[in-house]
Amino acid sequence: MKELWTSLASLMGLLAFSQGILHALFPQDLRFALLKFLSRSFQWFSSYCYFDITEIDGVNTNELYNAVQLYLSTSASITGNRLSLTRARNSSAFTFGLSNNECLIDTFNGVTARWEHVVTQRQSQSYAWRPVPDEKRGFTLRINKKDKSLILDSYLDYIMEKANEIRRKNQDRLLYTNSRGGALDSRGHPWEAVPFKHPSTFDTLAMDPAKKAQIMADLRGFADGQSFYQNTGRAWKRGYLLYGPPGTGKSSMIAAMANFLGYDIYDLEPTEVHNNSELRKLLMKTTSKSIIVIEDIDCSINLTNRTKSVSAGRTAHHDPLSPDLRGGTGEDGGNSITLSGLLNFTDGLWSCCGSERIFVFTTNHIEKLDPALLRSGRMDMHIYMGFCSFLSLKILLKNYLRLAEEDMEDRILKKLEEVIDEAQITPADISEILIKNRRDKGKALSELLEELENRAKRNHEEGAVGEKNSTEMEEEEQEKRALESPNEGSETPENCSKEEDEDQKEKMN
Ligand SMILES: Nc1ncnc2c1ncn2[C@@H]1O[C@H](COP(=O)(O)OP(=O)(O)OP(=O)(O)O)[C@@H](O)[C@H]1O
Ligand SMILES: [Mg+2]
Repeated sequence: MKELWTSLASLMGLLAFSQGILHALFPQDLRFALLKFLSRSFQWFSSYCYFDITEIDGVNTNELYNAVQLYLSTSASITGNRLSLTRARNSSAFTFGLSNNECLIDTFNGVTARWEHVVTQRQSQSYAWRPVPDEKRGFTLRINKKDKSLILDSYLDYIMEKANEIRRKNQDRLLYTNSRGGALDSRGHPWEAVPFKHPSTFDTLAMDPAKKAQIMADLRGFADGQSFYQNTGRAWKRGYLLYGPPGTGKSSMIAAMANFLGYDIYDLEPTEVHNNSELRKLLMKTTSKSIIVIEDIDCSINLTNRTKSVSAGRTAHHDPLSPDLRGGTGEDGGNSITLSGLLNFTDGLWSCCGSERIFVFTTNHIEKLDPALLRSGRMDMHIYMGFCSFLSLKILLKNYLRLAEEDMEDRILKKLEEVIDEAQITPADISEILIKNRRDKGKALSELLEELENRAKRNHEEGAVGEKNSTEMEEEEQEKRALESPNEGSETPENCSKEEDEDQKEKMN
């Protein structure tokens, strides 16, 4: 034992001595080259190979880094020695992770992989063009050289798949906003994220069950359609336009879509975006499997005419052949986004820099939107969210009062059915009445019936004007658009969606 200590001590001494000689004899550059040479020679003879997976790859976030972190968070809880433990604000789960510069061993198909979390302090950069994180983080994967092909062929794919699974199982999706107005955080992200906890699902959404089933099938078809999109050469993205009066469930539908697919939501606030290139950068920083939302698109930006530039709160006229409108950079004095910028955002080459993305726009006034924005390929499915129908009412009664159809008197049901269409009431207004009286079902029903009858009477007295506001309004808007733009707008929204759907279903079968 004593001999072992003696030889160890002499080895350390020798190392220190040679380092001292290196310092004394060679200038710094030569020393560096020599060390590099030694490490290369060591690698040459070593039976291992190493892969560095850095957190930030150039300017982009490295998705693999996040996936590895999540993947290791499940195995780390069992085998790691020192773990970091985090719980994001409002998150429902703890996340384990590897502490700085700690290692752990994972096995895959009998092959051993050693992971090290490498964190180094970044040297201060006085002339950085954007804030950079103080630390440089990454994982180093060490594997046997002979296992290289197995690891590269399947292990990394397995990790990506596992990470997605974990993400879905945790049910912790994120809601991103660009509320910082283009400013980047220390990791170069323009988006700010909070855990997304909206409880709306397709079960709680009050709408015609057939329409609901059609939308769910469309979403499922999209999420499972990787090979379809690949075979047809289409970008793997889909656009939905939700339109209808306030309080009819457009935002609730977006939440239900996200919960159904397990996607994150990027809620884009156009008034915080200063120009087209900023819009493009925001798009580049979104991840796959996400829903990109622009709410109230007609209010936040002016989209009445393609020959107008779109700016936050103001509109400037342009030469129809200006670079903006030909799909150029679209900068407008550096402080506005143009319609062509928005069209490029949804449909241009940049929109394909990720995959499996859904665009959802909402509006209360579809007639104000430019037909170019509405065409299939951009907004593939147009979904009208209207006043509450009898079928929707039954869903709300079940959700809020736990009242099934068979629990209610036929007489009341019949009365409700008679007045609901003419009352032209939104699901939001009905929800209010039901929430207020949720402890007294009888009172809730009588108050609801009274409100419906009053509204129906009022609308009846006002005559045709009232009626025009519901389904007829939808048809009228479609006809108007068809006349305005015979080429692009000739397909009615319903036709658009149906044709697309049939087309898609046919191809998928
Ligand atoms: N179809 C619906 N099914 C279930 N709940 C609904 C529905 N529509 C509205 N609600 C209820 O009304 C509230 C407001 O709905 P929501 O915000 O989804 O409406 P909206 O169409 O997005 O309105 P706006 O056009 O003003 O943005 C929701 O919190 C939800 O509880
Ligand atoms: Mg809304």
